[in-house]
Amino acid sequence: MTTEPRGPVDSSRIPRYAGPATFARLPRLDEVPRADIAVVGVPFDTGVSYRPGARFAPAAVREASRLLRPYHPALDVSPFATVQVADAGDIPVNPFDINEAIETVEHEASRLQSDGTKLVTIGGDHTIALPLLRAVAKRHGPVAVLHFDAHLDTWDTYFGAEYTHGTPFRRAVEEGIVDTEALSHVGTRGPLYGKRDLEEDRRLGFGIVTSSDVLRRGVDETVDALRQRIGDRPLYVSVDIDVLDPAHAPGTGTPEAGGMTSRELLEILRGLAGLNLVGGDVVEVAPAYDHADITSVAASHVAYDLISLFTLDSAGPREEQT
Ligand SMILES: N=C(N)NCCCC(=O)O
Ligand SMILES: [Zn+2]
Ligand SMILES: [Zn+2]
Repeated sequence: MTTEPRGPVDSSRIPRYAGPATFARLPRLDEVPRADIAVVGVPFDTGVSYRPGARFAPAAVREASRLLRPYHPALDVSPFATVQVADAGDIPVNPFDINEAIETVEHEASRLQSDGTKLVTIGGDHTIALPLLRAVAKRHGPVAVLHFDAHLDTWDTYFGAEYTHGTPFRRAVEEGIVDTEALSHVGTRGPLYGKRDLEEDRRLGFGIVTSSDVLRRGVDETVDALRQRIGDRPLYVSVDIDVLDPAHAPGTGTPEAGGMTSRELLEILRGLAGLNLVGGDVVEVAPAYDHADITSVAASHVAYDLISLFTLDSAGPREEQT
């Protein structure tokens, strides 16, 4: 970039609760010449099997993101001063036609990425990971996937429907858009339909670090194992906020007891510094079930960490920054 990036509204001059919400009070995409990183919302929940409401997540996460500050001490980076980050608004998806909605997400995500902009998507239910993966695979080929979730999301169909929030990763394997040597779930737990769910998941190529594994092994060992599996492949990170314990994320559609803390999740994300990240999402926030914005705040921090990881990638290794 020749000119300085345009940063967020300065919260020491204009109270952070004033004015319309963009993510982290960043400029809108139409206010900057181009963005290195764009945050885009997908207000969609037509794919859910239980509680609806994730269509309201993009607005809630933007509201919760007003408190984010410009310097990330754990990663030693000021993302908004280093690269141009902007809010691309919401993708207008059809709530009555899931197939059309999936096409719209794929098309709009491809368009937004066409000049190399990296996307952090604030969802929406987990169905949208499929069109988002299609869009990154078009640019990068089959990608490694790090999938944080209480659930496998590799089931086959629900009520005969192929496109739901419980099935995106099976469809992605079938479509050949993910690298089956480097697929990992992190944080899974809770009852399944049967042992076969796990057998089929393994057959599709997924490795599993359960929520209990994270507890027993700790963050560092978890990060080491994940980094080894990913290597230098292009990596997509999909964060279903229900990976967190309901105490840390009550506002979600399919909550499961026994989950990770938000501290563990953020620490694992920070452990990904230096990997070849090409896209990320945070999905399944259902604000109507939230209390005191606990879930939206957690999701806003996840998005901020993803942006910071992208920034490190675009700006070179951490040690080389001043
Ligand atoms: N992707 C999420 N959050 N949940 C999938 C749960 C699917 C089920 O109802 O069995
Ligand atoms: Zn999920
Ligand atoms: Zn889930």
